[in-house]
Amino acid sequence: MGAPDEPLEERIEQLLENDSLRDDPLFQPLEELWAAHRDLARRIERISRISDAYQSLTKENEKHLTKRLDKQLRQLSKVARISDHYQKMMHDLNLALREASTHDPLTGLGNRRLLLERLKEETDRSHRYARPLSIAMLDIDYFKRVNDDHGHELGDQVLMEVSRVMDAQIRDQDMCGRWGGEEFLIILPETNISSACQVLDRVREAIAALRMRVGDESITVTASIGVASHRDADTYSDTINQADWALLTAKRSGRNRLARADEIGTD
Ligand SMILES: Nc1nc2c(ncn2[C@@H]2O[C@H](COP(=O)(O)OP(=O)(O)OP(=O)(O)O)[C@@H](O)[C@H]2O)c(=O)[nH]1
Repeated sequence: MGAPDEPLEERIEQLLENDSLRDDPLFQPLEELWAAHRDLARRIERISRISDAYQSLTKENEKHLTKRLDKQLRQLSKVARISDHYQKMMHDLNLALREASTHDPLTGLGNRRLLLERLKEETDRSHRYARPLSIAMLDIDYFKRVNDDHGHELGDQVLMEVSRVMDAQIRDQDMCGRWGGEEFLIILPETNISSACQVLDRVREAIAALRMRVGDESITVTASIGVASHRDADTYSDTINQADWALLTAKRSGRNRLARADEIGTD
């Protein structure tokens, strides 16, 4: 028989191994109790193994899910970055398209489309608030000769220089643009015809003072200008026609001059 300080399980096993105790009436129930205890212990052990396995599986799943979530988040932020990049590209492209469709590539000035937009705005404003508005047409004199004598490239350079000078001479609220070929339109809002004449004479003089180098020589050009004051009953096309008519008069009177539509009549 086991000593009382030995673990209970060992003491019971020793009892059950002792054949001389078999006839004891407690032997049989003890053996059954022991078998039931062993069976219960095995079951508990199996359940705790399953529980451990389940726990580690859950942990594994959690890890896997976190990894997948992290990956998806990284992909999402990459997609967001690409989308931001494309949005910026689209914005820049739209700006470039707007610039290309409204500006003359040679001179950088607004083209006929931009001039027409501004003409509509300014004539509307002039009608609504009864404000003065002057419109001028400027044409480089004998420009065909510049091209013929010095080549198209120098002709282009003259167009660029004249544009630069013209743009520098007018005020911030004014606008000059390329109407076509060697013809330019100048819009002067809030300006009556006599004030417009002062600005335009300055432009004409600045163009005549330009010197463009051709080899060792330099050439000069002049411009003729026709100006008209916008009238309430007219459309901007009417005013442009009057400025055009005045321009023709300036050309016919010898060029390098400014003519006012109100001083020559339109018939
Ligand atoms: N270099 C260059 N020439 C241009 C351009 N656009 C138009 N021209 C030229 O401008 C010239 C205009 O000539 P014309 O209309 O006969 O008039 P002009 O010689 O200026 O004579 P006036 O206007 O009567 O003083 C033509 O030779 C066109 O080829 C351009 O973008 N570059």
